[in-house]
Amino acid sequence: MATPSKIHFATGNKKKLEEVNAILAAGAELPFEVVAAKLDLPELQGEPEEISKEKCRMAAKMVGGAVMVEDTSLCFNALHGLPGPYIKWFLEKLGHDGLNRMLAGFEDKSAYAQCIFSYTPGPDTEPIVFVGRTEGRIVQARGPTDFGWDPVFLPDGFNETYAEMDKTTKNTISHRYRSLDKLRAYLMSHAASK
Ligand SMILES: O=c1[nH]c(=O)c2ncn([C@@H]3O[C@H](COP(=O)(O)OP(=O)(O)OP(=O)(O)O)[C@@H](O)[C@H]3O)c2[nH]1
Ligand SMILES: [Mg+2]
Repeated sequence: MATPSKIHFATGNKKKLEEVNAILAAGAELPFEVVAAKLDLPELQGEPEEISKEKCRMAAKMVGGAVMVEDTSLCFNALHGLPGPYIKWFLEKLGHDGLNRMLAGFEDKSAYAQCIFSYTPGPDTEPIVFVGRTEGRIVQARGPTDFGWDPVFLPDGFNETYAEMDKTTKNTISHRYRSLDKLRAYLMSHAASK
């Protein structure tokens, strides 16, 4: 289906919205407008791609139009991908230090940040999923603490954690950038072939 002129980004997270706007603003001009929809959606459980699709279906029903949603996981390799989509609660209950301590018994501190965007042009269409991943490792917290687990994630190839690096750098290598870039390409190509 052709890309509509207005897409709702359903999220309750202000920092995500800021980054999404910055990433989209840094690219070519868009043939569609992204508007924020602050919906109170349940935190579903299951496999990340299924969680994301279901969240997208629910949001599309609520707004009655085109929707994109985003879910972020932080996956520790030593723990076979956990906390994954449950990172929100692990962070809330354990803090940055607790996340480090979860890996105390393991030599392998590697982790990846994963972002999944799901998009649907409307409530009657099956959502499409776009996955982006950034590999790194878990370190003692460094840098500003205004966004989630940014201070404990050191992306591969960098000496600064997500929190320490400037926003422009994070927004060109992040899990969020990588999945949003795929969604943007999809939307642009469908807008062109209208
Ligand atoms: O340091 C961070 N750098 C990031 O780039 C990032 N992206 C998400 N998060 C946090 O990870 C959990 C994901 O849960 P989540 O995807 O369900 O988000 P959310 O519930 O806050 O928003 P939403 O579901 O309404 O969109 C939440 O605790 C988010 O604050 C991040 N932390
Ligand atoms: Mg959420």
